[in-house]
Amino acid sequence: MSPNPIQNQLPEALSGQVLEILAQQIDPYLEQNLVEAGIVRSLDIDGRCLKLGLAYPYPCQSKYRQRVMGLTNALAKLEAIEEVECEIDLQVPAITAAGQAPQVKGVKNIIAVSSGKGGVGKSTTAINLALALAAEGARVGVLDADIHGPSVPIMLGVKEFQPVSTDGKTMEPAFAHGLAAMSIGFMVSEDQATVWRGPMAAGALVQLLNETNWPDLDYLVIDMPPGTGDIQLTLSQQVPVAGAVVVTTPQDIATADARKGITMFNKVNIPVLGIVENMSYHICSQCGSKEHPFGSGGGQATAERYNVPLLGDLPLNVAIREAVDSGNPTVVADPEGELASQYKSIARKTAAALVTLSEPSGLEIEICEE
Ligand SMILES: Nc1ncnc2c1ncn2[C@@H]1O[C@H](COP(=O)(O)OP(=O)(O)OP(=O)(O)O)[C@@H](O)[C@H]1O
Repeated sequence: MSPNPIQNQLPEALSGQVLEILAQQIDPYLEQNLVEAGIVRSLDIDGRCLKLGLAYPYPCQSKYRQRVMGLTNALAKLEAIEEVECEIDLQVPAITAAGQAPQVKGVKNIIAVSSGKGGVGKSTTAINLALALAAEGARVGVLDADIHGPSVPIMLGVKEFQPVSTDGKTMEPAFAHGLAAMSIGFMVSEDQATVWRGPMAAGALVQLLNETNWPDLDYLVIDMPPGTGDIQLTLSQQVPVAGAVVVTTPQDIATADARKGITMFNKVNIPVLGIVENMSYHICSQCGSKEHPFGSGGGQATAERYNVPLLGDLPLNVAIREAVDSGNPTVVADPEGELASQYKSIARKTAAALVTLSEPSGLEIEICEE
């Protein structure tokens, strides 16, 4: 990604000093300095007040304060500067998906959340990831494509929602907790949907995606059906997915399934942004110690083996279940809590991983079929 030009109104000598300091500030998620990452957009001075314009390519609102303080401390070392006035914007780039599937109107980036098997907490993670991206400042939608158990209507508290069409062509999504949401569960009963075979189910889901009147979105999170069968493969080919997040639990059997998930995405050239290990540990309510009832290290080992990041590990915690099952997921139920902070960290890592995907690696990879 070539950095955006900086609107620089500083006198030359001061400009050199300021840019040198900014070039020493490393963004922890992009692992680049603020100048080369294109985050610094404008520089000006009014008396001894430096006016700094930043634009982040991934949502990280909860970190703004800390970052501005760090920058102010670093820049205040310069004699010419007494204070720093910082304006921060979020400008999420649209990452071009690898396949042939046409882009979805209004949607910049599609993130697929998948799991090799059911019951690992994929939907819970997808919803909280979407809410965490929104809490960090992004415009976010959710498509519930989990044909075997659409849970988004319950998880967002919009079980009774019935989509209507105002133009006779597209359907209006539901809006809940700041997210735009569409679910296969709004359209058909569970019994109807579960008998659909692969291509038919995938076709219905693609139609649902394209015939929803999404508002302008930075991210659309798709809660994929669990597993790596026909539906998942067809969906991955027919939807312009920019990147995938694979959810697993620590048990061997779940991580083996997660590996199948990664292999499937590799096959259809969808980059895996990382792994989330759910129900990774349990904090003992008596003594506060961290216990690993399902073993430990499975997500990490899978991440290392496939050279993808471990985006985070979440505890087995009754508060997560109660919140999501009551239509008020953790990130909105307790926005300042430790669990919400973990989901936000996963959201920042996921979104930043998408940004780094768009940068040329400098490596040319040739794939030979032998
Ligand atoms: N970290 C967690 N701690 C406690 N309960 C959790 C956690 N994650 C998910 N759950 C609970 O586990 C159950 C299954 O979660 P969820 O529906 O998200 O799984 P899933 O992988 O999407 O399943 P499926 O794909 O079969 O629909 C839900 O009741 C949910 O509230």
